[in-house]
Amino acid sequence: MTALPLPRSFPALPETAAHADEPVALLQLDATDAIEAASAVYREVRRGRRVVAVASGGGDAPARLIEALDAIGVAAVQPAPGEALLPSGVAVVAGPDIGARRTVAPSRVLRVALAGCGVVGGGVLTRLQADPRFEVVGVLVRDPGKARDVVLPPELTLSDPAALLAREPDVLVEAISDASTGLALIRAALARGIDVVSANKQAVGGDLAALTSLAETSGARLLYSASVGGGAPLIETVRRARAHAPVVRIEAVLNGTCNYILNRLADGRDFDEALIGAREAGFAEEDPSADLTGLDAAAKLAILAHEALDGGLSPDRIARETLAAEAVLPTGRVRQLARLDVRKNLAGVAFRAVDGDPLFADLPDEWNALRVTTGDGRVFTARGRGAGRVPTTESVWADLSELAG
Ligand SMILES: NC(=O)c1ccc[n+]([C@@H]2O[C@H](COP(=O)([O-])OP(=O)(O)OC[C@H]3O[C@@H](n4cnc5c(N)ncnc54)[C@H](O)[C@@H]3O)[C@@H](O)[C@H]2O)c1
Ligand SMILES: N[C@@H](CCO)C(=O)O
Repeated sequence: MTALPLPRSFPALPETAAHADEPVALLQLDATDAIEAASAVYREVRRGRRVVAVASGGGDAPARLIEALDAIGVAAVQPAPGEALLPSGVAVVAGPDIGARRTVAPSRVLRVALAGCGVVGGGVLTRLQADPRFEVVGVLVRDPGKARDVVLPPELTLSDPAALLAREPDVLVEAISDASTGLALIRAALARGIDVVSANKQAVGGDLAALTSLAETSGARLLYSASVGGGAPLIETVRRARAHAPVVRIEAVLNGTCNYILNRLADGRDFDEALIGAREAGFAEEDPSADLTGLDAAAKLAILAHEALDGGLSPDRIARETLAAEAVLPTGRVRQLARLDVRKNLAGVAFRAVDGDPLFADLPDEWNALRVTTGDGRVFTARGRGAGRVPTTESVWADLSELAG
């Protein structure tokens, strides 16, 4: 395994090519609750659908929905009257008032154990507390006395992983910053037949084949969409590509922190100031060296490789380069690119110039992007916000909604 060269030429605008035969979902949404309406759109987008959303809830409903989608990282447009709806990924149009929604009591309430209450876990807790389909039975944190930006009831607060699972949840949501504790919890939950939703790529990416097999044995479900790409549906895009034809190549920007820093360096900003910005925004890992040394991207690439091939690509076999204040970077628009070339048996995370690449060159802030090529030459792409509370919570939420049925 070694770091990889980039191809010398880039496919022209693969995003539009990939859209041509994607199915279309037509949604009628009450955008009074723009976050819930955006969730409905997001779930369709991650299934690979183009969406036409008819938004009711006042004249500004389309604008509110588009804003909520932007916070997740889903680009949406409001076409002018007479303009075509379908060429773009998500089109939002104003709809008539559909009246107040009837609240239907859920047929089953899922008991959720939440591990971690930081950037990701805190976002998920707030959504859980507001949704009658779920009951939070416990929240695991390292330091119960720590001040938080979300309301964490004392009777739910635990610091012992065994005590969390003793509360007999139906689902474990694992969003902690410690790989070994996270992995042990996931294993223990799956072994007991408890479904798991994890955002923890270091826990999931170490040996995903073993976790998948454990889940199959116990009949539990293991979902981990947020572990790669934050809110960008990267795992789902690889699965779609693989369902089409064998995957031969993956190229991706998988770390929001590095992308954010590289964009700021390109604007002439100071490295340390950019890193502080990424930490304050909730993009960086608790120990940001995982972002800067490529460990984070390598774990994510290993997960994508599992999705593409089932093959065991261990993160520690992936060549990596480090971003630092003194790092010598290529000239031009630079990205931290993760790349897997199946035919050449190569995998690496390296800094490469991507000028002229329509997928990667203009990738803003913490955004991630993915290009998957299949054996017949078809290209599948995805972009979205790769880190931060709102997009990552949305991704966990979509997994939880799948479990809730
Ligand atoms: N922040 C993001 O944008 C983002 C996006 C996708 C995935 N993730 C992943 O989600 C996980 C959580 O990230 P975060 O940004 O919320 O981190 P965070 O540092 O904000 O929060 C981490 C939480 O984990 C808990 N924790 C850590 N070690 C623990 C232990 N040994 N026992 C019990 N609790 C423990 C802490 O108390 C805290 O509540 C990480 O695995 C991260 O890689 C983060
Ligand atoms: N630290 C990670 C969080 C999202 O996985 C990043 O910056 O991409």
